[in-house]
Amino acid sequence: MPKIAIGAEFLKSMSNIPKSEQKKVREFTEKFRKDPTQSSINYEPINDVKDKKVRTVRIGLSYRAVVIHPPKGDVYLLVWVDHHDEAMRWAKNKVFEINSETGGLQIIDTEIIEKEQVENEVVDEVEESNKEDKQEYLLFDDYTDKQLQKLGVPRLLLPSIRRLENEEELEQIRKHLPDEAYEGLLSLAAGFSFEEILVELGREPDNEEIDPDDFEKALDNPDTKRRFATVTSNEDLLDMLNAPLEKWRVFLHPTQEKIVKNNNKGPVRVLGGAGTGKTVAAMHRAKFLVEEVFTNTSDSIIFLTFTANLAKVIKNQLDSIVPESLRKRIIVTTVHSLASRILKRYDENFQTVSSHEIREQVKHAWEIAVSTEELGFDESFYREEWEDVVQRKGISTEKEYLRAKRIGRGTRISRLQRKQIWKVFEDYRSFLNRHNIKEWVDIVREARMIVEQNDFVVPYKAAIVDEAQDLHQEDFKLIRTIIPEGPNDLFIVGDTHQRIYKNKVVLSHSGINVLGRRSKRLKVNYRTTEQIRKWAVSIIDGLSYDDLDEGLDDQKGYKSLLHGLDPELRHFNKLDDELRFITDFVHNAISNDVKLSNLCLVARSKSLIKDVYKPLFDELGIASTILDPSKTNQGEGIRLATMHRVKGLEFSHIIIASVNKGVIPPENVLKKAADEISRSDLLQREKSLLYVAATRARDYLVVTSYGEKSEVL
Ligand SMILES: Nc1ncnc2c1ncn2[C@@H]1O[C@H](COP(=O)(O)OP(=O)(O)OP(=O)(O)O)[C@@H](O)[C@H]1O
Repeated sequence: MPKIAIGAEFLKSMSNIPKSEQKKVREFTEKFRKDPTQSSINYEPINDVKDKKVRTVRIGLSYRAVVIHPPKGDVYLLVWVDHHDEAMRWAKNKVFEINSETGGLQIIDTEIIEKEQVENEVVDEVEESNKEDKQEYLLFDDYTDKQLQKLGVPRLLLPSIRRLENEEELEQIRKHLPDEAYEGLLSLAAGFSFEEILVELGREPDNEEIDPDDFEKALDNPDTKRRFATVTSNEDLLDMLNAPLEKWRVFLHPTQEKIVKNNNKGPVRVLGGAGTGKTVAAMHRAKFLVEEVFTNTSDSIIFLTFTANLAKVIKNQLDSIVPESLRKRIIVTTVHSLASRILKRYDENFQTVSSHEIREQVKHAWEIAVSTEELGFDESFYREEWEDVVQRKGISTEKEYLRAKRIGRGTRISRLQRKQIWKVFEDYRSFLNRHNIKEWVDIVREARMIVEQNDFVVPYKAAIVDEAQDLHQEDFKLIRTIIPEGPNDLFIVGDTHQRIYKNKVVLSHSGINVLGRRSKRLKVNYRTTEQIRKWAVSIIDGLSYDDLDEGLDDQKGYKSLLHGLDPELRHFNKLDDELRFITDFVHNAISNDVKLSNLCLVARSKSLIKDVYKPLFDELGIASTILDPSKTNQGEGIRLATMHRVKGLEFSHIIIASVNKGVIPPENVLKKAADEISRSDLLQREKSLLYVAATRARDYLVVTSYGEKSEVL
């Protein structure tokens, strides 16, 4: 059977033609997949094309698909579809070539070469008469052609790259470059060494001999897989055609591909800044595991998140990439609901601190417990001590507490004070026990104990964990217990820059040992423009972030391949002025045909959303909807959400409003911080919160404040 591959550009071009024609393309593609050699498919060469491999085939009366059928190997590539004249125009200057250094199949737009030739003839004449003005040093002078090709530069574009003087010029020809070439050159221009970039791109310094005519082999190359997918079944094909613009479903970055498809001896940790495709990699990993590793029909794996919102998003997205027969073997849930399910088998009636009523009771219990003490610490000190020392370390006796290390706590206490403090904790614990109320940490710990005592057999072969930065040490202990160490056991993704809850973990303390080679990083931002990414990173600049273990993480080498406008930062004297600005911004977006559901206004608190911004849009008669965690379909209108709620989501336009002093961090929370260390931890979390909110924007970011600006800005 001939091999059929579909290009990302084919899918994109298909989505741009009328619906009635798309239907015909679909029918043609199915026929093509069955047998591209059947006599009813007529391949016509085009006169006057750069690449003699290019053919077109008729679809209906006026549309044409562009097909490549190389002389060697039995391969057919669908590369573009369009109205006859447009298809001819598109194909005229394209060359389809295997890069002799990377082995990746590239589509090269030679139009730029011709344009440059004409321009250069003029420039050469001017330069000849003006020799001393010529820039002596060009951007890539230090590298050989072979090195540039090894980074992904197509042979034909070498002269264009050689002429570049600075990064702005690189940016200008960006659209003519294959992604891998742009990525490599951007890193070179940013000062990374050639060798560092090869490691980053996962390329061997010396590759095996590459046959520039072997297109069949080239289809297996990771660079090719960024833009071509081999079709293996009709189901596969229909999946691609049904969501042609969702590239992530089919085309992975080589780093993602490598992480997803690797066979690992033990746990893997994947770090990466916002928008670098961690969740996409995690979902493809789940698919890979059920498809190729745990293939028994009784094998299942569990995909764990911190928030229920994200679990919902992942469930839907997995439905679209995993065939139905395999999909049921991937269970998606939160760590909390997994733990509570285990515990409920033994105790049906416990309550959690999630309802307002219980929260009030717990608050009251703390007040009572603390009121009996006379050490002079306020309530927030006890609560922090409870969360950061007792609950984090799973301490249950006075003896353990007396011995516990209190690393990171700002207030020193004596042994005697510890004894007195423990009495408060005992009172609080006995209140919880009397009412059968459990904190989430307790639920997770007790669930683990049940599993440890072999009272509950967990049926999962492997776990995938997203939002790892927000999970508690106890959560990881439970995960380790339900999935014992073994090949392909755990796949953990997270970004500590996005840690917005207090749960700092060290994986090895939960028995999860990620050795050096099983620690991976994703660095290419697929979501936001470079301008938005840079601004968001500037918010957290200078702060220290861990790597979920005992090392540190940083934002070195991260980049976005998308470019756009700088974020707009606006400060006003009064709320009214801010509201007027937001109104104009939204009206402007509407008049530019931006769909309301692509706009999201984010603020720090629920009350700002409910009492200030929702009424604003109601008054203006513009539909708006407060994002509801319990609903999958949020209806029409501008999205309104808190900073916590937008985690994991994305929108084309984001407005972050009321970034004022006293609002972020909230004044009442800041006041309660027990000491300087808690205050600075809180500030770091609030900065992360702004980082999370800002990196939800794909194209436009607006940040407004009034009165006095927040210190996080
Ligand atoms: N290989 C890919 N091709 C095209 N788009 C991709 C690819 N990988 C990820 N994306 C897109 O990039 C965006 C961010 O991806 P994803 O949500 O997986 O990133 P993340 O690292 O989990 O983000 P965050 O931590 O900020 O929530 C999404 O729109 C996703 O569809």
